[in-house]
Amino acid sequence: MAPGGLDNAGKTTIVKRIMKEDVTSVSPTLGFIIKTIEFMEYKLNIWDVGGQKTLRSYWKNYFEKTDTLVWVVDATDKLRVDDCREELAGLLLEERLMGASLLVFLNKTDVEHCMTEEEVRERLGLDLIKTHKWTILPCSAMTGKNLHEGLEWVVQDAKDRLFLY
Ligand SMILES: Nc1nc2c(ncn2[C@@H]2O[C@H](COP(=O)(O)OP(=O)(O)OP(=O)(O)O)[C@@H](O)[C@H]2O)c(=O)[nH]1
Ligand SMILES: [Mg+2]
Repeated sequence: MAPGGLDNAGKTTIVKRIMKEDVTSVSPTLGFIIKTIEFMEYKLNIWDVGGQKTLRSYWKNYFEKTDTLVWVVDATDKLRVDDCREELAGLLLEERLMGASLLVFLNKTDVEHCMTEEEVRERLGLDLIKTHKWTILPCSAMTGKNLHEGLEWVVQDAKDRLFLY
């Protein structure tokens, strides 16, 4: 799994919450970090990459063995949704992500007045994506909401793949 998403979206916090680590002290990721977790008899390798603009060109180096792209969207960042849409669209053109599935985590939904799932789905143009299997889940790295469900989707998707090939 490789998480992508703009800087400050909450990628590292999500990974830390999944790993049951302390989430009160995160700082911007400057390179990348790999973590492995065991989940439902599966070993998931999670790459956490920095989302700052200068780092985005390196993302494609991490897709060699990516089954699922986890795209983290900041539900409170209304001003950068278009930027977010463009980055995601660019990634989906990457040859190495052709067979990958896409999980969009709409993060920070614990914050009041944040964007709704429908709004983001529409503004990111998710319904137009025909090249990748995708889903969107509103979540919160602060409360842990839906993180487990997201991993379940990833594992189920991996199982479906094994069945197909
Ligand atoms: N309210 C709220 N804040 C969050 C949530 N997830 C992350 N944050 C905060 O958002 C800020 C950025 O989180 P990071 O996890 O560092 O974001 P990132 O996507 O890893 O950022 P880069 O490493 O720069 O790409 C931190 O101050 C987090 O505490 C969430 O679900 N709810
Ligand atoms: Mg980070």
